[in-house]
Amino acid sequence: MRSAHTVGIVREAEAALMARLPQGALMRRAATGLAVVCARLLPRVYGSRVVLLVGGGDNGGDALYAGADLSARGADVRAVLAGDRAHEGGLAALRAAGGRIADFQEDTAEDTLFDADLIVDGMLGIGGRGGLRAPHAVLAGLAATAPAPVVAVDLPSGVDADTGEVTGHAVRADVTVTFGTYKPGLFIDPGADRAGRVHLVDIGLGPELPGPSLLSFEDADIAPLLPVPDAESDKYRRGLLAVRAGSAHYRGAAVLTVGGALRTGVGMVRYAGPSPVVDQVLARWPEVVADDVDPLSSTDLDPGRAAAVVIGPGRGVLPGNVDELHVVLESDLPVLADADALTIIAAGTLSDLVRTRTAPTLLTPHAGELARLLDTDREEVEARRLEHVTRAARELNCTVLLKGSTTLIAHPGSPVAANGTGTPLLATAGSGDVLSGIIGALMASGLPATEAAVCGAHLHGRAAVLAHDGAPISASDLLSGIPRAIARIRGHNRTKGM
Ligand SMILES: NC(=O)C1=CN([C@@H]2O[C@H](COP(=O)(O)OP(=O)(O)OC[C@H]3O[C@@H](n4cnc5c(N)ncnc54)[C@H](O)[C@@H]3O)[C@@H](O)[C@H]2O)[C@@H](O)CC1
Ligand SMILES: [K+]
Repeated sequence: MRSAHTVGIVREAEAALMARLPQGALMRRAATGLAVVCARLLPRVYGSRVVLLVGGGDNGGDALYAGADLSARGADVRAVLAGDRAHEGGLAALRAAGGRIADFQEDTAEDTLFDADLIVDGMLGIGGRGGLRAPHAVLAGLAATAPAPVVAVDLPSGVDADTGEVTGHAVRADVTVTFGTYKPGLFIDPGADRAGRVHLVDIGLGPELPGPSLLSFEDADIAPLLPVPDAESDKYRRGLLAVRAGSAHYRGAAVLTVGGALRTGVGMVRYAGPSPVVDQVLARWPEVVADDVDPLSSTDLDPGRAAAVVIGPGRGVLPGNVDELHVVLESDLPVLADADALTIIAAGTLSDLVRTRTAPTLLTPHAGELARLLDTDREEVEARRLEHVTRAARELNCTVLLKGSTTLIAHPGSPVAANGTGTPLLATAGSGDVLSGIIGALMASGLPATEAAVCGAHLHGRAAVLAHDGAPISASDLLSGIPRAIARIRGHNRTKGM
């Protein structure tokens, strides 16, 4: 598990640590770690051409000291100064080690960057605010087109450390070397996409840091959470998931939600819906117990011995659907509400019920649905996803999973989790229905809503990567990837444990 902390927390922790250390010690630690990673990226250090892009703050200082280390090992190091000032100690160190230093010049910058074997982005770190201005923006553009790999110092310049937002230009790094703790923006797109592979350099900050602001999970963290049926498990003890998805108009939503649950592994899926949908679900998944009920007219909505309920995908927003959702939310069962159920909640009638339920509740909106839940615009949510998912969890007093290129999971009072798996190909019709089924199965197996959401999002992304094999995928293909993803993740855990 990788923990990230916001800039405010990092600054406080650094101040506390610096007070106990000789001046400059932290920067030396950071720069040494950075130089080690840079050296690994070069076929050999001696004779390699390293170009440092140096901003006016301490991020530039890190780059200059690391450059001095590389220069002392025989690299040809050139610093391009992007700010109107630069870290004095770093400049002196690089000069003393034989490096060359020049101010940014529009007509020579391109040749300098295109001749490099390695480019080090030390323009802006956690002190960066807003979009890159010239000449930073020009250098970021040249670094993106130059053939050499780009190493970002602490974070890619132009990425907001706390949110991953990019306004205008930002550096695109192959590797980011970050110091002391991860920054949230390294795990949230578009920042995550700009950061490439991220290395953490330990500068001794750990004891000064409070609990994380954001978490990112890896296979090894997910494996122990996945439910393992034992010899004693019967179908009820393994969990019965009630699925309330699909309608005469959207039959596929039922098939995909049920499929996501079955492929993940659950004691039993009990489907309830209109008879043409029941027929279709049974034709594809004969192992399902299906009840022929028309949610638009039936009053018998008892979810039976269910351990959890998934409601909403393709279900409809008619008065009968509102009644069905009402009954489900009034139950004491864990509930996952998606799609049409979110539209009903956003309309206001049932949001108080969501807020006051004592059983676990998970909402799984995309940006548009979250915007409706919060009465704001989709663009606002897209621009500041972390802020909005946190606000929704707090205001609706439940777990909220915001889908998108980085899926975020928030629960009141807990650090947000950023999902790191997946592929852009997941943005396909029905993919969300499969996700609801996966998470529903995990909730029915007894995982708390937040853990089920974190595990489910991870599995869903892994399944997509395994299923696509270089070609576009449909939501049905995704289903076949789920058991393979579970096997991979479990396998990883076994290797780790040996
Ligand atoms: N504080 C510490 O103890 C440590 C800090 N370290 C490094 O120091 C960095 C933070 O240093 P600073 O606080 O000096 O901040 P930065 O080096 O990130 O940048 C600050 C400078 O950039 C300018 N700037 C901000 N936004 C800009 C924009 N959009 N376009 C152009 N210029 C812009 C500011 O005017 C300021 O001069 C960290 O990211 C890390 O790399 C490390 O050396 C480890 C120890
Ligand atoms: K940087």
